Amino acid sequence: MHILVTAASKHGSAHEIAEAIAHRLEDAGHSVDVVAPAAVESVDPYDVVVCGSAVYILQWMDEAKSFLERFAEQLKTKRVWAFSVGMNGVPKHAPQDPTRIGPALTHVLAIDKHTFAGRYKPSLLSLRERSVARLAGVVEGDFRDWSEVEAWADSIAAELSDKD
Ligand SMILES: Cc1cc2nc3c(=O)[nH]c(=O)nc-3n(C[C@H](O)[C@H](O)[C@H](O)COP(=O)(O)O)c2cc1C
Repeated sequence: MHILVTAASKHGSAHEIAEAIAHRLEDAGHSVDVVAPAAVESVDPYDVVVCGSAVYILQWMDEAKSFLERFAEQLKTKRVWAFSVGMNGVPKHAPQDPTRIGPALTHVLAIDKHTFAGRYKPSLLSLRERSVARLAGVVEGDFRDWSEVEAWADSIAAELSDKD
């Protein structure tokens, strides 16, 4: 199958998760393109779309929301999986729940929507971002669980092989 993996990422952690998903799907025999949401010109070439975003202030990033809006009609005819990357479930953090990402995903009939813990590294951020993150109580660290990412990608591959 030809699969598009596209994720909005400001500081790279969601992008690296997108790449890990893509590698796993390639290992399962699929042809996969990783393209930033703003750079996607058409979803027509793809059978499957895996779209995601880092969560900032309870929202998917604008680039990802705009992707869903631009291709709303075409995505109805595709098999879609969606993922968010945020601080939900990170130890000691009582975060905003990144599954509550506003209306962005409510129009997409994703086969599964998954939330991964992300990374917060203050040295990568502007002073303003660090202030917002401090107010939100975001905990420093890299909480990405690569085995969870691979398992989710494997669940996509399994679903695709069932339907072949
Ligand atoms: C200013 C700021 C606001 C954030 N807001 C949220 C939030 O509302 N919910 C959440 O779960 N995580 C939040 N996070 C955590 C990010 O989603 C997390 O750091 C993510 O891994 C960033 O992805 P990126 O490296 O791809 O940009 C926030 C982080 C920052 C710096």
